[in-house]
Amino acid sequence: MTKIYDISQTIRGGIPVWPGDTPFALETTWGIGPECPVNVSKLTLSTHTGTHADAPLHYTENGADSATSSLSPYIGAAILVDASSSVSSGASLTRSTLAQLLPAAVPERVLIKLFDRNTVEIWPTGFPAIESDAIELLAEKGVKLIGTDTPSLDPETSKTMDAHMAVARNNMAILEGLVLDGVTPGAYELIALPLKIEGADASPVRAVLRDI
Ligand SMILES: N[C@@H](CC(=O)c1ccccc1NC=O)C(=O)O
Ligand SMILES: [Zn+2]
Ligand SMILES: [Zn+2]
Repeated sequence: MTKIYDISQTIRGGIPVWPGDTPFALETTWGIGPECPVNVSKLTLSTHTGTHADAPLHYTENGADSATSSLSPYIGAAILVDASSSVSSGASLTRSTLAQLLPAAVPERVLIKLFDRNTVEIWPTGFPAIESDAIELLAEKGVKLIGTDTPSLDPETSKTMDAHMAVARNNMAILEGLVLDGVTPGAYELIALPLKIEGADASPVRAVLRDI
């Protein structure tokens, strides 16, 4: 059997969310008892909870939603690049630093590790980001999906969303909030499908890597 690396956060009560966004909750609607044969619960969550895929609708006014965006970026050959020792907290990954970390042949999906360790228990205020020129470099190399372990490609305080705009210009897809600790950098198969939710600007995903 091919080994599966789970690179997803566990969605759970108390999972850190974007400051001010909806906290996650799982509540029981019906519980097994004399009158009821099943457990059924209800979810309350932000579309950007944990490990998730931004849909174009998140950063463009009439962009595609999670239900209608193409699935092909989310399955296939990927590379995991460790940039964690090249970018400090509060700084951004530059085009020239990324260029040094990329192999000669780059697959269509690139996952970038920016954290030494993804401390998923606490919100990572001041998390590192990715410069829009670095996104352009990936687009020039034919990359269709960019993934990161941070909550956003852009700094938390960004009002211009430059990296997201570069993604939009180049019709790329985005995964955020990955857990890349303990996975050896290199080539893998990525599978991380967004849910088919009409009107959603993002969706949690179960993201996995498989050895190829
Ligand atoms: N830029 C982040 C998310 C984001 O901007 C956000 C997510 C949830 C609630 C508010 C957000 N931004 C508010 O300015 C992202 O791309 O996931
Ligand atoms: Zn997001
Ligand atoms: Zn985003």
